[in-house]
Amino acid sequence: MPTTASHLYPQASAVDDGRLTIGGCDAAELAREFGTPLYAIAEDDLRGRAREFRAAMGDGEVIFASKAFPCTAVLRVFEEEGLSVDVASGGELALARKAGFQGDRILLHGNAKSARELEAAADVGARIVVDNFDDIDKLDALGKPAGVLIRVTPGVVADTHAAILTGHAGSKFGFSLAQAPRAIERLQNAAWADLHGLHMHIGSQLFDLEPWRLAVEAIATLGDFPAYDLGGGLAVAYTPDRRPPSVAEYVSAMIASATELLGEGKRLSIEPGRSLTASSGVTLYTVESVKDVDLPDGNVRFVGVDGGMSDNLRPMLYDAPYQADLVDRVGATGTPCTVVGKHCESGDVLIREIALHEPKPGDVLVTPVTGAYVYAMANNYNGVPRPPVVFCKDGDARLVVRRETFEDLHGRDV
Ligand SMILES: Cc1ncc(COP(=O)(O)O)c(C=O)c1O
Ligand SMILES: N[C@@H](CCCC[NH3+])C(=O)O
Repeated sequence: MPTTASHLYPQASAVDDGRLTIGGCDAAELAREFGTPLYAIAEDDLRGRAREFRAAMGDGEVIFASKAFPCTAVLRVFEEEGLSVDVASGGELALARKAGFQGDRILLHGNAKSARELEAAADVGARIVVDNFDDIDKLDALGKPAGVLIRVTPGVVADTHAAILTGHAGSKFGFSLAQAPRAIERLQNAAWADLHGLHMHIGSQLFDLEPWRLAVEAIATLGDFPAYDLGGGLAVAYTPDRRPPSVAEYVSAMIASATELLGEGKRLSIEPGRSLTASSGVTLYTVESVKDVDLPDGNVRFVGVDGGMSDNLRPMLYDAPYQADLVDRVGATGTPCTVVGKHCESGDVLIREIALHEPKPGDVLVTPVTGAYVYAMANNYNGVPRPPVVFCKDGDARLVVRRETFEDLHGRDV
């Protein structure tokens, strides 16, 4: 009898006699058909998550932070589901446009926007999140009408990795509480600007709801505005022991803080990235080598796969934990292994310790919860082409991003 896979896998997945399927597609077959490494995405999970956020937000706006998965096909799904989109560069703006987003359903972010990026956003009628006085100078010079929000650094410290903390005093993002009044005054007096309100984003992969409340309290001191964008940041579980707030718990806490501290009837937005896409994606690898190393304190079994820090930088950047299974032996008892990548760095370790059942070369290994900031940060270290993205739905697998080729690598030489 098919069973539901561990809750780390997409909802649209199952395990039948130890074999994993994603969106009705057999994982081993996907690896055979498309090669590995491969990003496999359960399309129904993307849509389900978007609907869950929209239902929880009611009249409020759900803006997808496209940096989490900057891929036209993913953006198109969210466009169809009625979300807005946040872009942090001219490139992300181009992806969002290609996916069908128009006008003020697009928000431009960035702490170092170029005049060209600002103009491109104004030309398509996107809202602009103003981060610093240089943004204002550039927009003054441009003189094109634009809806704007002001990003404020509320000065709260949330509990997450230092590299993805953004709302503390000393963050490179936004205006401090002391600078914000001057920015507000300048934008209220700029003929081209339609000031909607304030924006904050205190960090990413956050489990605790309290810092958001403190941040809303801080920005409430800056005056009364029609619109507030409270940013993203909801955590996801990368390992079975973690329990982040549900979408409903998170959204109701945000709405409650906003209603109490900012007043009734505000236009509220949130900007989830990770929590919209992470759990819809898995990465498939082929095991290329299995090596036992005897050390004074015990044996280490290295399982070397055909990818690593080029397709998932998160373990190296943030010590991010991941789980893994062999796709045809899910749930089988195993012995401790260290899953390493193929790159020329000792730190290229995907998983420090995970039990795998008799891994051998040719096995297909899967890491769940790789739908956010994984494809997004893929790179060509060691001349490794970036993997393809395949959407899986009702047993059909659809290639939405092709694998890079060696020719693509040559293409960078002029
Ligand atoms: C301005 C802004 N909004 C939204 C997000 C999305 O955050 P998350 O993926 O944690 O939901 C980010 C990234 O942290 C961000 O910088
Ligand atoms: N890249 C980070 C998240 C960055 C958040 C962007 N502001 C991660 O993988 O966790």
